[in-house]
Amino acid sequence: MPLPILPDAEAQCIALADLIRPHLQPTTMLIGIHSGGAWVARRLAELLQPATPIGQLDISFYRDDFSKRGLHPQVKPTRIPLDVDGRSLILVDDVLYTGRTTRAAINELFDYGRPASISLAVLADRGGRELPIYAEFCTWQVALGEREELVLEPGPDGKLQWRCEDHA
Ligand SMILES: O=c1cc[nH]c(=O)[nH]1
Repeated sequence: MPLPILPDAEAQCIALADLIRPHLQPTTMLIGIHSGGAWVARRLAELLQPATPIGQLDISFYRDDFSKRGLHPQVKPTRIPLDVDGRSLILVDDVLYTGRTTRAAINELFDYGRPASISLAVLADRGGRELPIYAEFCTWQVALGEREELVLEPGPDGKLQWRCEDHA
């Protein structure tokens, strides 16, 4: 499969903020999934100026393949700055693929309390779902082969950018 033309990730963050803005309530908390989702959540917070601080999740311990993969050397602390009970949450990730990362994030969030709702915002939906998970806010739908991986990272200028790796 030919590699996709990669969009401007910073422009996508602006488009994602525009999609989220009408749905943002004063108590809504954005929570980024480490690491790409946490970067995107920070950009969204700059753009949306939400009334609440943003959170960050490291879902390493909650993955269903944790026993196979072991602990990633760069586990980051989970920070949920406000009570999640009864609150609307927007989970933020860079790429939605099988849905297993999202499931792990939801499981982790429910260990903190019972949110009123959780929706999902992603820059890219690459298809390939293995679970009934859907991104309400999404800026890019792209079909990729199993061996391809989308990688979001900050460039030398600190701006977010995409790379696509072919693990053939
Ligand atoms: O391509 C992919 C799939 C899952 N997660 C990523 O960051 N990239």
